[in-house]
Formats: sequence, structure tokens, C-alpha cells
Amino acid sequence: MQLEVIGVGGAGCRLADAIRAAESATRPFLTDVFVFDTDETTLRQTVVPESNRYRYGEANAAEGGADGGDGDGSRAIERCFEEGDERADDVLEVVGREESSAADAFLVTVGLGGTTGGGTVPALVATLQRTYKQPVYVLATLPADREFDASAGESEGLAGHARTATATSDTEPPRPEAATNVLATLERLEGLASAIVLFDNEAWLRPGETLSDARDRSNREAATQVAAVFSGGSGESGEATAQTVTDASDVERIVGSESAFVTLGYAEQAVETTSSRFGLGLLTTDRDVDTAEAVSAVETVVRKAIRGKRSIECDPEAADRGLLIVGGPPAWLNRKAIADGRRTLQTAIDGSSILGGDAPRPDGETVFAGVVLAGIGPMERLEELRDAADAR
Ligand SMILES: Nc1nc2c(ncn2[C@@H]2O[C@H](COP(=O)(O)OP(=O)(O)OP(=O)(O)O)[C@@H](O)[C@H]2O)c(=O)[nH]1
Repeated sequence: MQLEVIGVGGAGCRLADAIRAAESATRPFLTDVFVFDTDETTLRQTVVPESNRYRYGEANAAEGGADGGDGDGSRAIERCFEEGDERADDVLEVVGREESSAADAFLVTVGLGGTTGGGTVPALVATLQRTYKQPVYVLATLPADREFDASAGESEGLAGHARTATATSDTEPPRPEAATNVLATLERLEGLASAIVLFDNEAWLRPGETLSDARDRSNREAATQVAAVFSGGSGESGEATAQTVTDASDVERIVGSESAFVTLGYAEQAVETTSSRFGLGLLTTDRDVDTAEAVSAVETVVRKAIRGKRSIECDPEAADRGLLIVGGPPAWLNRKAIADGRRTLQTAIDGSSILGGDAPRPDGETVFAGVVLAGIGPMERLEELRDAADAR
């Protein structure tokens, strides 16, 4: 399927940039990528073409810091929501230069916790929904615990998350109001966004890593997950055709249109191909691949994508619907193992709707699985953010 990506705010711009970088030249899945921020530097640091970068409004810092200078983050984000309509119109003026979008869906990327992205995105999603017929999905990061603490690095983290006392050289500002902002934006997105993919920064931080150090790696992880599921089931891939194609309507069926929360999973395993062995770029044939090895590779990546670390943790059983894409060099895509993988997903989520597809990658050197779990139930992380907001 084809996506139009719109990044808003610092994190939103960097995520959009990372998704653009994850796009394969031979299998494009992006019609366009736009980035919008109050901060010129953020925009310049992306590799998005200048015509698609746009600076709008005043930096929120100029209003007295990320919480508006009044110590009450909720008031600051409310002010940004009020400005949201105007900002959404600015965005639409740029994005809507073409009367209709060639994309199958929009993906709005944003980091929740701040005010620029989180303050604009509800109005932007509403405007896009009113203007276009395509679904509008949101990819939203959740802040890490240490951001809530104005004296970062001195005390313990929240709600059982182990704190690594190394945030001192972090260039990310403390955001005591972040949890409040997250909840306010999510509340507004409810009923507006077609679906909301969550990415939990706390879970993707490595011990001893600063937020600034983690962010490029986290963005690459998120972009890989997005590319696997949104570009994954493309039907034609040079000389290889998928046995089971998943298209935009399949993705829509799984993620729904009612602001369901979504988590993404991804796993890959390097496999030997003729090209990796001899560097000749020759295709691997079925005869070269041991069936047991191919089955094992597919089983392994499917299991890890479902049970391993996903964009946000939740019990797979709490999901209503699921999508599985298995990709790699065609000779490695064992059909029976892929069908078994779908059954594994069905059993794991105990839900009613499962779809699956395969994604042949003649030039690929890994077997991979991308998983979408949609309609995910109560999430511990959101509960923790609620507690953090209440504690303020
Ligand atoms: N994964 C990821 N998260 C980020 C990145 N940058 C910031 N974040 C997260 O996103 C949240 C919001 O940060 P920004 O996107 O910079 O904020 P903003 O929307 O520009 O808003 P203001 O800074 O308040 O004007 C932060 O609290 C972090 O949790 C990034 O590059 N990657």
C-alpha cells in the first residue's frame, strides 16, 4: 500500500525522516513525506526535500517553556489545542497543494509529551479526515519516565521502571508535564484518528543510554516496523509475486477506523543466499535452501515478532485483530511455515480477525516477520502515565 507521511513536532519530523530512510528504492511505499515544526533546526536536520519542510507558528518555548511557564502543563497544551486549528490549516495548505492524495492512507507521526506535535495533531487529523476519504493513522511515541523529573538523574524512576542514572548529558529537556500532555492528546484523538500506533520510548531505552542517544535508534526501529507492515504485502516485487497479497483494505480491516490502539512487532533473521555467499547478486533457488532451515527461520521470526518486544508492550491475548507479514528471499518463504505462522498468531491473540501475507524480496538477505496487533486492551504503560499525571 502507499502511505503519505506527515511528521509534526520534533519527534514527528525525525520519525517521518526515519520512515523515509527505511523505504527501499526498489519497493517504494511512500507517496510523499512532509515535516512541520516550530523549530527550524529540526526541519533542517531531516533529509526531507526543502519543499516538503515547513516551519509554522512560534516555538512553544517562547511562550514560557514547554509547560507555558505557569507550572501547569495542562494549561499549556490546552493553549496549543486552541491554536491547533490554525496550524492544521497551515499544514493542509502545504499538503493539500494536490487536490487529492495518491496515497491509500495518511500516517501522522508525533511524539506525545510535548506541546507542538501533541497540540497540533488532533486538529490536523480532524482536518485530514474532513478533507480526504483515506484513513488517517497516527504513529505516536510515549515519553520515558526520566523526562517527568525536572531534576533528571537524581531520583528513582516511576512505577517500577528501572532508572538508569545516566541522563545527565541528555540534551532532551525535562518535561514534568509530559504524562498530562500525553493523556490530553490521546483523549482528543479518540474518535478522530482511524487508528493509533503507540511506540513506548521507555521500553526501547537501553540501560545507560540517554534519551538523545536512544532516539535515532528508536526511530529506526519504529520505521522498520512501519515499513514491514505497510509496505510488506506488496504484490509484485520484480520477478517474484506474493502468494497472498495484503493491500490497503486488509490493513484497514485489521486496524479498523475507530481509533483502536495498535502495537507493531518485527523480527528478522539473516539467511544465506547465493548473493550473500558469492556476492554475485544471483537469485537463490528452492534447491539451494534446506526446507527444515527455511521452516525454522520462518517459525523463529514469527514467534519473535509476536512474543518479542513490540512497539508497546501488551498481552497479545488482549488484541482483537492481527496481521502477519512474512518476507524474505522467495526460496526461503516456506508456504506451510507461513500458514502455520498465521495459526500461531490466531492462537496467540485469541481474536476473531487474522490476516496474513507474504512479501518476497528477491534481493533480501533476511527472513522477516512484521506483526500488527490491533484493538489492544488495557496497557500497563498507559496506566503508569495516568498515575504519573495524577501524581502531579
Ligand atoms: N522516539 C522518539 N521520541 C522522541 C524524539 N524526540 C522527542 N521524542 C519524544 O517525544 C516527546 C515530545 O518531544 P518533541 O516532539 O520534541 O516535542 P514537540 O512536539 O516538538 O513539542 P515542544 O518541544 O513542547 O514544542 C518527548 O517528550 C520525547 O518523549 C525522537 O526523535 N524519537
